[in-house]
Amino acid sequence: MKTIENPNKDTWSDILKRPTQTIGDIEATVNQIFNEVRQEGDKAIKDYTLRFDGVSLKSNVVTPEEIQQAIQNVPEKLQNAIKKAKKNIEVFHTAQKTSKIDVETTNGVQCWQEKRPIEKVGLYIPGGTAPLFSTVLMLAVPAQIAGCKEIVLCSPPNKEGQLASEILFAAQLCGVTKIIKVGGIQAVAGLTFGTDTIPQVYKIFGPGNQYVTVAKQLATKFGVAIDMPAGPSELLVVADEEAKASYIASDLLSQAEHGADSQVILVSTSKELISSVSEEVEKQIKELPRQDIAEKAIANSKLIYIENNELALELINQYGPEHFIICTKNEDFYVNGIANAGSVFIGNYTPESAGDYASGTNHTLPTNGFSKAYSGVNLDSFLKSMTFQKISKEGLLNIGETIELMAEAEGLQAHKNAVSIRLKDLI
Ligand SMILES: NC(=O)c1ccc[n+]([C@@H]2O[C@H](COP(=O)([O-])OP(=O)(O)OC[C@H]3O[C@@H](n4cnc5c(N)ncnc54)[C@H](O)[C@@H]3O)[C@@H](O)[C@H]2O)c1
Ligand SMILES: N[C@H](CO)Cc1c[nH]c[nH+]1
Ligand SMILES: [Zn+2]
Repeated sequence: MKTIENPNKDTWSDILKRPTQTIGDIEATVNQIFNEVRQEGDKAIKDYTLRFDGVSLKSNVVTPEEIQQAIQNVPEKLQNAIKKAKKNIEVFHTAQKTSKIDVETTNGVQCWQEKRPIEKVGLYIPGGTAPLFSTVLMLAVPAQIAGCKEIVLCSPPNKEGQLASEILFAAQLCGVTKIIKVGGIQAVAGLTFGTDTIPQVYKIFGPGNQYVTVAKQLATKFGVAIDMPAGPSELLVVADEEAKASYIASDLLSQAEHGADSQVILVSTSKELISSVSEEVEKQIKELPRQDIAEKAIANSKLIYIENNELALELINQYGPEHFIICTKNEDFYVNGIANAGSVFIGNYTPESAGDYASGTNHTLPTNGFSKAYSGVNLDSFLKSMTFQKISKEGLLNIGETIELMAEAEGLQAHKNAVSIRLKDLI
């Protein structure tokens, strides 16, 4: 891994660049696929599934028989692990429910806010290099708690034209209403425009590679909402001499194995730790089945020595990692100071993969610096806040003149009239 020592601030943005392509690089492909899916519907979906996933499907809708078979295929031990993870995710996301806010802003003027589920949601489950069935739990569990009516799941088929049994098992466990075998840009297009087999939805959720992420961002032009840009995985670890090099290396590799365009970074105030982590990465990577992928990601990754914690924190906040691990003596300094991160993991016994699977937090998180402005998926992502108001006669007498004066000043006579016509009856 590349080591950088005390980089000058002018060089930070260069050092912290992500290895992914930009919207500009992928936009033309997205536009073409969107146009074709919009015009030709399922025919275009079928053609692109053949082109990108190498399989020609008679039907892309998962049948009840396929789901039953999938349940048989998943070993009991794994079924129980999935159920245990689901329970923790449920507990954490149920706790995110908020109560109705109800206030009288002026005598006779009652205002309240309540949340309502988004009725139709689309969940994207990555499946290009590994079928991420854990993502089904991360998206379908909060969708179900929120009360979404139509929960459509899309994921790319394998070469046999199937979805992994674990994806189907998790989907039926969490109340998904329709499952479609389609991935990549074409899946996002299907959910945005709707086809004969893919329902059009109001909001698209889920992580994916850079093609999926850019497609989601561009889909918003057509009126569909998205959770956030959740692209290639990232991890930044801050650690000092107290940290254990083998643990840190294992965490870095856990995110490096996601994809060649993943990025992992170690920031440390200890040169000794940096060199031990580097050695450990070399050692551990050789044992990984996905060594090839991890090696490519490691080539994009950095070990950064910074001599003081204040500067290190500034650099971390400039980067805004998706995942942030803190393994330092003074963990409170980083816990309190972190302004931009998707999810934070604290201490030697909190591997990032705990959040990926089973601690209860959500693993669908903003990448590419979007943690500066976006939250990761949570219960509220599946809800809309609606406001209500009820004004009594007394209330209108109390605020009527205020409205009239403001409407008149904005030059909107009809707005004023809607109050005046009522006030006349009351005075
Ligand atoms: N940020 C998060 O919350 C989060 C969570 C989990 C996974 N991830 C990321 O999700 C990604 C999963 O990627 P994946 O590739 O394994 O699965 P994927 O399902 O995201 O993408 C596979 C699809 O990409 C499309 N595709 C591939 N090459 C293409 C090309 N050249 N042009 C157009 N389309 C193309 C194909 O349609 C294919 O079906 C990884 O990058 C991982 O890091 C992120
Ligand atoms: N680390 C990924 C989020 O960036 C989520 C995931 C799913 N499975 C394993 N990991
Ligand atoms: Zn992961």
